[in-house]
Amino acid sequence: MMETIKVAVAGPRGRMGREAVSLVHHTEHFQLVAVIDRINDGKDLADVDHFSWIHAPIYTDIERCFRETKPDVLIDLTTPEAGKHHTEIALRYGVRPVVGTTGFTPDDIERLTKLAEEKEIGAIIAPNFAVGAILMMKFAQMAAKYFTDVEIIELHHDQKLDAPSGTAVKTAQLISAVRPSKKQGHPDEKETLEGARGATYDGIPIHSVRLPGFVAHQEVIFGGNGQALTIRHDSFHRGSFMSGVKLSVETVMKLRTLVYGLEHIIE
Ligand SMILES: NC(=O)C1=CN([C@@H]2O[C@H](COP(=O)(O)OP(=O)(O)OC[C@H]3O[C@@H](n4cnc5c(N)ncnc54)[C@H](OP(=O)(O)O)[C@@H]3O)[C@@H](O)[C@H]2O)C=CC1
Ligand SMILES: O=C(O)C1=N[C@H](C(=O)O)C[C@H](O)C1
Repeated sequence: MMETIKVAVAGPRGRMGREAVSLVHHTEHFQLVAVIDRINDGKDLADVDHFSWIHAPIYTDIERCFRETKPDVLIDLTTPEAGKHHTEIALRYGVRPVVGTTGFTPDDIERLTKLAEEKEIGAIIAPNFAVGAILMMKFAQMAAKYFTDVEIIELHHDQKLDAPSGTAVKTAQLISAVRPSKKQGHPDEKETLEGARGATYDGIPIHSVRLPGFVAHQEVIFGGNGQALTIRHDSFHRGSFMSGVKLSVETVMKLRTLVYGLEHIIE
């Protein structure tokens, strides 16, 4: 029999948080011990819309939550600011963070990695939990050894706060790890409308589309001599992320360092 893992979820009313609460509730060896929200302090989750059948205390003070409910794992699905704060507090309290929240900078990742190392505690920061997205990133890294010219187009719902997406940044990081740094396009190209060529990460253009009706999608387009290769992934609903969340909660219990990206876990 698997040992029970006590889980707290931050951001339970959000699009992802709702799915994560349901996942924890329905997983036999997970126990939802608390949720961390901006509102409803002291209430039971069952009193909040969408959750009439799931009981857990709601806390707005994360430190009080950790002291009183002692979770093994924190799943964070909030905002970049709240996510960074929650991750740091979790590490300080010996609670293993599983962070889906995006918008962390390389400096944030470095600082949190050091803190996890100092505390000898596992942590996972995963810009994308969908197995198909992890494969897309791995395939893109493979392709970058043969095609040095690449652009990334990420497409998301129009309520997304951060741009570019965490997945697009991670994809660019994986590509830039295997190809020489390069400025793409014509050396004299000029934007006649600012932003026309997108943002760039180590010379890789990233274009962010935000439209109602979309969930989470990305194309990595490589161009070569007389050919193109397009690698595309689509998340049509947020259930696509949940097997990665479950795997992360199980895996983080065995780690003693911070892992940034599920490509290190789904090998
Ligand atoms: N890694 C992955 O696979 C995925 C990652 N994401 C990322 O997850 C994050 C959440 O996305 P999504 O669910 O769509 O966003 P939502 O805006 O739907 O949800 C965010 C929730 O966090 C709450 N919140 C804000 N601040 C705090 C705080 N200090 N304490 C507790 N809760 C807080 C918000 O409450 P309120 O509305 O009242 O402000 C809201 O309910 C984003 O960073 C997104 O990029 C999304 C999908 C997949
Ligand atoms: O905000 C979202 O929705 C998503 N955010 C993550 C990101 O920024 O990459 C993961 C996924 O793309 C959905």
